Amino acid sequence: MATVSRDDVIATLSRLSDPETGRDPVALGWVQGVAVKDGHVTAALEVPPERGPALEPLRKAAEAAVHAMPGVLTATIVLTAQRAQGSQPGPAGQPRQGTAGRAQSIAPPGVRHIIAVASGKGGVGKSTTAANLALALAARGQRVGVFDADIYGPSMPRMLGLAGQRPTLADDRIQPLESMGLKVMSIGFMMNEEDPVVWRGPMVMGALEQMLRDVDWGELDVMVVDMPPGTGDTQLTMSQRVPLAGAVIVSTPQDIALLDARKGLNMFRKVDVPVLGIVENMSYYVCPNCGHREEVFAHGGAEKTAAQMGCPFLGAIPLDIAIRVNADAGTPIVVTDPEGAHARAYLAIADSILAQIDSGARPAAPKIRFT
Ligand SMILES: Nc1ncnc2c1ncn2[C@@H]1O[C@H](COP(=O)(O)OP(=O)(O)OP(=O)(O)O)[C@@H](O)[C@H]1O
Repeated sequence: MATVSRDDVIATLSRLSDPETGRDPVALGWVQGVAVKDGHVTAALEVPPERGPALEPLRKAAEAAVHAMPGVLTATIVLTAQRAQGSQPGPAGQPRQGTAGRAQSIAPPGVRHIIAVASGKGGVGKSTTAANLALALAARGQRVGVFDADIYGPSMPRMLGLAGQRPTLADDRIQPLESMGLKVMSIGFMMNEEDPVVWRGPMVMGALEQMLRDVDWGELDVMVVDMPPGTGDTQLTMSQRVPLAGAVIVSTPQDIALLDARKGLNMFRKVDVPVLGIVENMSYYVCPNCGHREEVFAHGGAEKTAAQMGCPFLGAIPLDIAIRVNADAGTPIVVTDPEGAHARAYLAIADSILAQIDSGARPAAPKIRFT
């Protein structure tokens, strides 16, 4: 099979032209972050913000041209807007503002509350918590969407039983996949789970924007966002460009994980995103044979941290093989054992979150006047 290089991709892109100026996107300095890995090509077109929507045909043409190159298996090209320097966070619940004017929200219009599920470090069970929490919210009668923003390690396709599926287009809009009553979108639907992808800042913003704005999410009460671990470009984009109702921080009880959780929590506070609380995952272990409870990692650290940081403690989820097996098999425990103790723990977390977001500010109801 032919191998493709970065230079080949740039040469292909240079044969396209901007419909307004007739100049090619490479000469215009728009082509950024070209990455080629085992035949998978990703790149960003960093275009002037006011021309963004009008340049969608150019993005599509670029993607088609790269995809047609010998040796290219997949091509993902995203449009990103050049940002003004010195963007400042705005007040909670509002899209943050930039010096060049109001930063445009990239939130889907029909979604009432968007909640980020985040963790300071990887592997603490953030995605497992996000999947079970989404299902618990749905069990409470909410219309729920799951947006997998973990572009570095998307696990929602697997955890929600949708691995290997691809979204379809209807009326030129991407349709989210559906599983267990949830609407689901993930970058994982566009690539193989094992494929490493190198994301540069502008590409992250473009990909998030497309998955939020170009997807037909419809009307939702709550969107649960599975964030990548840590405090990077995704967290920044999501907190500055999406009016988040709040963030849920997942941590294991060990000191080192809690230290990272504090960092994550402080990041959200700095950008005025309310922290809805901390979940302690893998909190303790109950022997399935004798029922003996073992505090494997000095359980209780997250509750203490929550108290110190002045935010709610949402609950403790034990380390249990049934949680792992069901999450990894695409049938989270809230669905497989809805009456069990684990499902009840996730439902209690969902209730606490609903109580917080429902008491939050809502758009004022229209005044009815009788004349
Ligand atoms: N409470 C639990 N009991 C047992 N296993 C769990 C529990 N929570 C998560 N796991 C398992 O731990 C592994 C990591 O979980 P998960 O993928 O949710 O973590 P993550 O924090 O989202 O990781 P990443 O940062 O890689 O996205 C998975 O195999 C999952 O099934």
